[in-house]
Amino acid sequence: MRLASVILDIPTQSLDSAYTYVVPDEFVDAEVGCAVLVPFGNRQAIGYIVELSQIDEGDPFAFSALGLDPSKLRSIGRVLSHSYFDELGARCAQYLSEEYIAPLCSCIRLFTPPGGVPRMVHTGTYWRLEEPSIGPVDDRWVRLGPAASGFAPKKTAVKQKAIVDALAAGELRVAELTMELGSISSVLKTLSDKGVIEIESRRRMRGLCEGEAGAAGSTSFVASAKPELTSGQAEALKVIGDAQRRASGEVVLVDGVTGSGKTEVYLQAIEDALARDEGAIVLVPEISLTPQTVARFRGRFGDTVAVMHSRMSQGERYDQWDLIRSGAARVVVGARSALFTPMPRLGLVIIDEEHEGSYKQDSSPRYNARDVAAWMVRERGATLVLGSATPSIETLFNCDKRDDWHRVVLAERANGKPMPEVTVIDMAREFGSGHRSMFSRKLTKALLETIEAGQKAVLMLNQRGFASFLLCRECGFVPECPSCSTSLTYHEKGSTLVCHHCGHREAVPPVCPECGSPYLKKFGAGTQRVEAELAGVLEGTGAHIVRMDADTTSAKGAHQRLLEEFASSGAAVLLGTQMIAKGLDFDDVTLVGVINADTMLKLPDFRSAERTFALIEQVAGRAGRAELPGRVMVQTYWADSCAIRAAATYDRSLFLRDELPKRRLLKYPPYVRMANVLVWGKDERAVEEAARELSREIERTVREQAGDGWSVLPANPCTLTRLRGTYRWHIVVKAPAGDDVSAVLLPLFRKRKASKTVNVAIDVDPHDML
Ligand SMILES: Nc1ncnc2c1ncn2[C@@H]1O[C@H](COP(=O)(O)OP(=O)(O)OP(=O)(O)O)[C@@H](O)[C@H]1O
Ligand SMILES: [Zn+2]
Ligand SMILES: [Zn+2]
Repeated sequence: MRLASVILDIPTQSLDSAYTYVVPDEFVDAEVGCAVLVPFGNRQAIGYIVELSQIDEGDPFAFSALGLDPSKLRSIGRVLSHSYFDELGARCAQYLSEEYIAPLCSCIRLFTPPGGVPRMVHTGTYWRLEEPSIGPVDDRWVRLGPAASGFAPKKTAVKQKAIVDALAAGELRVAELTMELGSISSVLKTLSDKGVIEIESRRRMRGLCEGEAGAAGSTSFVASAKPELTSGQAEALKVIGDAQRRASGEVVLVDGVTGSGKTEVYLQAIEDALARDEGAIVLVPEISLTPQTVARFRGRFGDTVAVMHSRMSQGERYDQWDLIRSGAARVVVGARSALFTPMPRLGLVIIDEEHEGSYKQDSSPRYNARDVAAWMVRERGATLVLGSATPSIETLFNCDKRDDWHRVVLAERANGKPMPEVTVIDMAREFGSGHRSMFSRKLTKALLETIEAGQKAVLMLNQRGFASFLLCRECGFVPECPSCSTSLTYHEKGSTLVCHHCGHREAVPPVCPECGSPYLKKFGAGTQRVEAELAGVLEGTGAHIVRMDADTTSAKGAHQRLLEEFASSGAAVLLGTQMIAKGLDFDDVTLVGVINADTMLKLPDFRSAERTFALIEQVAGRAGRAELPGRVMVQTYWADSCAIRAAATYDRSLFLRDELPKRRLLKYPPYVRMANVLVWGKDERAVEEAARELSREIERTVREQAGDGWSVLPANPCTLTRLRGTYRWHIVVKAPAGDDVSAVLLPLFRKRKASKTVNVAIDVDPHDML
């Protein structure tokens, strides 16, 4: 008798283990990864098979050995789909659920086709099975048949003649003909019965943008030539090739400055994988998944490239998913979730800009694609390539400490051009000398020179709008927590400063405690205000300003359009938030300005300095990529801060020498692992009480279950205390770097009863602590 372990598609933590069902003999097509309909209690539920086993019915102990009571075993009612994932996919879902303490069914869903799965829907009185609304779509195509040559339509048969004439030039879709000629179904039938035409149904790949159409879609790509590799690139390929041959799940970091040709390394590594009949998954940050990026991959691999990102419709994503599963697409270029597509014989995973926060999902399951990819390649004997000009400290740390992580350095740009020179502008000094504009004199001068020369400038406004802090405009002082070394958040209400890590509170000082200046101001300006001031600075120059922020890029395709607008205008300034730091590759950008390098630096988050360093390096990398030399200007109130000095001199080791001892001392990653437990709800009191209670529970569990070196910080309000009408508290847990955080905390969260008023979520290895 066949038994199946089934994970139910019901999001309750108490249902977080697999249930065993009998697979009736007639269900020969039941496989791991299939959706099935099963009886559950007094209803029907959908589940996914994660394991199949045989049991010998003749053996009286067989069932009890598995802890099963044969009289209570129920059978699968129906197999609803083909297999969506293999055994390893099933294991990966299990791993995700344990590692990130997330409901199993939410992890399983990562592996199912976008929109293409059956669901149970409650009608109000009973549960009804809904088959997928998204699935493959066919187009009907018509072409001339064998009887076409001798065919002469009657004079009155106008439509018959029109159809035959139209097809003389080649086959057409029925939909196109119908658009031209109106209703033609009966005419088509007549013609096809006579053998004058032939009709065929063919799978249609739903509309991606021009140049983005998938495998079997359009073939409008330009083949790109392979350049001669730089020595760094060749070395990187060799290290990747060696890892691929060993097939033991190793990781290679391509640590290459901006413009060093990392993408070319990826392309050639993929080529090697394809030659061995292995598939490749390439993850890029959502924001850099532009038609240009896709075109670079299509240019080399043509139709075998599938694309996956969240701006595509479900139908489009379904089609791409299906192409991958069928083996027609052997390369996927996609955002985070593309990691879970069913690529047969996966040999290579590439994660570009591996330091990017967007690889961490901010809803359950809160996985980090980089860490999951490392797990996945180990299990599959594949290779993971990470690329960045500013690798995360965790990744650098792993390369340093582990034998199966390798690092290859590309120290120079592929075209041999120097990195642009970076000038740091001390805004406190500017202010002190009476210049009150948010554009320093140097930056203003450089902007005007750039425009006059008919070239382009990129200005970045560092913006994390919500968290505000106090800043002394004369000396740059920002009040910090005495015990956490993160900046204190300013609360208008009560005029207080609060540490959102430990709860430390103090009153807003009347004057700057450092220099006595009364100019202690709340910090932060929006892009619109900067745009207005910029327009004043550029008045009369005729320079075109393109603003790119969350507001101007919300519409579909807006991001792309704005970039094209910038590219096509001559002298122009692109003003934008962090989103412009990545992937821009315009030859005539000769000036990059960072208007405020600081907002990020002073966020109450231990990664602030790391992010600031990375952001300046990345944005500096946008200048002088081609013939014209570039320059970079960084405005800051903390010209002395290590992150900024190090970024300005492209000196990562200087930054790390300053940052790592702090991380070690204050117990932050990579020296410890963290978990952030979020508690939120509409009722402020209930949230606070629940958070305090939970923190006691966690403390007890940690004391009883965990080894040495764990700590649980007291429950505290989050930096974003109120979000969308809810109150938010959190509890920070720290554990020694090698410890299994989830193993200790998992049981506690699994047995927690859901509450109507207060929500609880846990974020293991959090990226954002706000
Ligand atoms: N070996 C090579 N010889 C000449 N040009 C090259 C070579 N490799 C790459 N290039 C070119 O150098 C430019 C930068 O390459 P690429 O975009 O791959 O760099 P990158 O390291 O990914 O940069 P970034 O981190 O800034 O995105 C591209 O125009 C690319 O075509
Ligand atoms: Zn001051
Ligand atoms: Zn503190």
